[in-house]
Amino acid sequence: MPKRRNPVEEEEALRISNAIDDELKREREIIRRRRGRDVKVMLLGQAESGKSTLQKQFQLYYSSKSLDAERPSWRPIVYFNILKAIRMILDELDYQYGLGPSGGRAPGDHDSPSPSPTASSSPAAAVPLMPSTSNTSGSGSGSGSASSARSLPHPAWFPELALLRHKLLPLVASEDALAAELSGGITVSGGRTGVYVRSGWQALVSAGSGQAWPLADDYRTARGKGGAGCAALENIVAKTLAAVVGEIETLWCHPGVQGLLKGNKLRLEEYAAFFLNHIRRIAQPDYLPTNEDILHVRIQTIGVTEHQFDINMGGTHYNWFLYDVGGARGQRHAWVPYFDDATAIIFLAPISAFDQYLEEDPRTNRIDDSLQLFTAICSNKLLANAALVLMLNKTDLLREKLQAGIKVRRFISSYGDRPNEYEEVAEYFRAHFIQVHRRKDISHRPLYLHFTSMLDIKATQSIIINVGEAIMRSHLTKIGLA
Ligand SMILES: Nc1nc2c(ncn2[C@@H]2O[C@H](COP(=O)(O)OP(=O)(O)OP(=O)(O)O)[C@@H](O)[C@H]2O)c(=O)[nH]1
Ligand SMILES: [Mg+2]
Repeated sequence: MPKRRNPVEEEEALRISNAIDDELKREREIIRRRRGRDVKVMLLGQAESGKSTLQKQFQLYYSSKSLDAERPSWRPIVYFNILKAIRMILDELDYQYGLGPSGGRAPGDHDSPSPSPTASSSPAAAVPLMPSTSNTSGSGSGSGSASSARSLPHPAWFPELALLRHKLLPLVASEDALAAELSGGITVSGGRTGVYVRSGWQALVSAGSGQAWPLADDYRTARGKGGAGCAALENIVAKTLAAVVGEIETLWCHPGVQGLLKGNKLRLEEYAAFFLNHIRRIAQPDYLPTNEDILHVRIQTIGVTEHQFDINMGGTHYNWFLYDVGGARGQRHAWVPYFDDATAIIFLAPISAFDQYLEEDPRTNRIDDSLQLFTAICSNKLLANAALVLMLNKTDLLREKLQAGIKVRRFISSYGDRPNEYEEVAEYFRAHFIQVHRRKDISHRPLYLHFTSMLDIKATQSIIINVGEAIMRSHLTKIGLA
């Protein structure tokens, strides 16, 4: 027979049991709050949509000291971007004016089947956008594009440009070596020289850069030494750049080059004009990249890179994990393992890209690809609980293209006869994305939408604050702490 407790013992047992319950509740609450402190945000979107640029803006706002520490490691990347731009100009001059060693073609003779080295591929006809918001369909044969302009070479240009080419070749010769050092031996199939980064690339690039740089006589000795090799190459490139800065300026301002640019025969990457306009500052021996330089740099992300920030909101500290992913088609499979515990998705769509096609699939219009990708994100079950932010990016470039007379309907037939003005075009693209969200969003969550120009520091920082608050509100509501 179990011994019966007297009333005093009963009371004591009840008191202990209640205390244990209270303690368990308190611990559960602490765990819930601790879990609530981790905020995981994924930056998604096609290649070159501006994901890494947004990550840098976050870093600038929430962790500017870490950006300061990284500043020297951005220098060789700036150099690499400049070398690539100059090489692209020289390649196009070879093609257009026959400056190459073989003599090339006669100036203006474009009958050869070989494509221009810098021209982007364009499809035979304009495409309608998915999903179409209207039945209006344009002819796809828009006129007035900048590409109709012609550059007529002056005879004096040939010796001038040939001499510039000759002087700049030693600088351009280091492009491949620099790309290999910066990428740490990673090569990605398809496309010419590129720089690709994984998590922690800064350490690779800056190893040894705090020491006196070893000076090498040529690139061969500088290569293959890890961070020290990179620093040696960087040193050589810096000196060569300083020696030919006048030639670079002359080349960049030359009417032969500017004419090709205006006629859309020479298509450079988006950062090129910025760096070439600032070449004298960048060629200084004590050059250190500014925030603006770092935001303009183009460096392709491979896989997924994690960035952590401590963000104080309303007196509470949150650990923000920002996942910056590679956006090219071959990279997208790597996103999925991060989906199921994502707090929020920030999706970037560059709306200036209406006249561009995917590098990995030259038949696919970039806006169309963004819409397809956004559809997949909205309808993905693993992401059903994540807050959704959409940034329609590169609005500055969109304005520039429209002002230069590039017609949207020439590339997107469903644009029809609408005015080729910024307000109308931006609204047209916004309506398409909103329609995807309305039709495909699996959890009918709110969509936080912003038009962005990611190189504008002041405007982007106020958007970051705004987006951060929206994400936190949604997060705290979901975990029951709002
Ligand atoms: N003019 C302009 N350029 C931008 C804007 N946003 C990004 N860029 C530039 O576009 C280029 C590509 O940007 P990234 O941030 O590297 O693109 P990404 O989405 O990270 O690309 P992947 O890593 O290949 O997926 C860089 O040279 C940026 O400086 C913008 O709003 N306006
Ligand atoms: Mg990137």
